[in-house]
Amino acid sequence: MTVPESFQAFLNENPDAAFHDWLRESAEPFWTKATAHRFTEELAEGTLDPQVCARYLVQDYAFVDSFVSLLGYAVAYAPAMPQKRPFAGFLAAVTSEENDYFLRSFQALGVPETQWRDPELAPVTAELLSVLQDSGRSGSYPQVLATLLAAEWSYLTWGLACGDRRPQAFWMAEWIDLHALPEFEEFVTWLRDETSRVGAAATPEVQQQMCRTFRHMMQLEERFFDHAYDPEARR
Ligand SMILES: Cc1ncc(CO)c(N)n1
Repeated sequence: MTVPESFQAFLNENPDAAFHDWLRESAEPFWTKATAHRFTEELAEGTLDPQVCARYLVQDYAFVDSFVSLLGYAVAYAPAMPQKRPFAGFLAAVTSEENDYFLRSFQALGVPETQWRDPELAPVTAELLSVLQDSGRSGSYPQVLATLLAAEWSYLTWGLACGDRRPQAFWMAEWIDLHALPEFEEFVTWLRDETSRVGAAATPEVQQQMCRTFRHMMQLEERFFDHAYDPEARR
């Protein structure tokens, strides 16, 4: 089954669909591979190798740094206060609770400060950072939405798939919590609606660009999890 290349054609086939349905379906097989990855399954089961987790968190701390800047751009580009507010609220959570989680985890996992402060970036991390930076600097609210939605909706999806499984170790349990808490779900649901509102009203060219970015992000999300297991892999 192929997904129509334009949102209009997708709507003709699926009259009740939202814009975000088109984004997600167009991002297969990467969407499914990134939201049902071995990494998140081992996280839920508590069988994740601490070294794999440490490698992942070091790269992800670099991701989160650029991600926070992208949220700053979202605050700037959002048309008015009703949109700026949810972005600002989420920005506050990432720079406080989530940042604390990273620092405590680095300590518990024995990651030296030099490593998390100035990490050697994996190729996939470097690519992710450049997508985030390009989106931020694009001046385009739709483009920022597509990038943020790929990152957050995919994380919510695996977070919810963990159900009530929470391993003993806090560096696993709290990483699940951060992506499954009701506040996070509420933010992502809002972000999805906002992206669909803006996307549905955009020109076909902007819709295509959003779709390409969302798919590229999902491709990188899968590779990002892969990297934690096989740091030498180049693709
Ligand atoms: C790579 C990646 N994507 C998405 C998220 C969720 O913010 C994250 N922490 N890391």
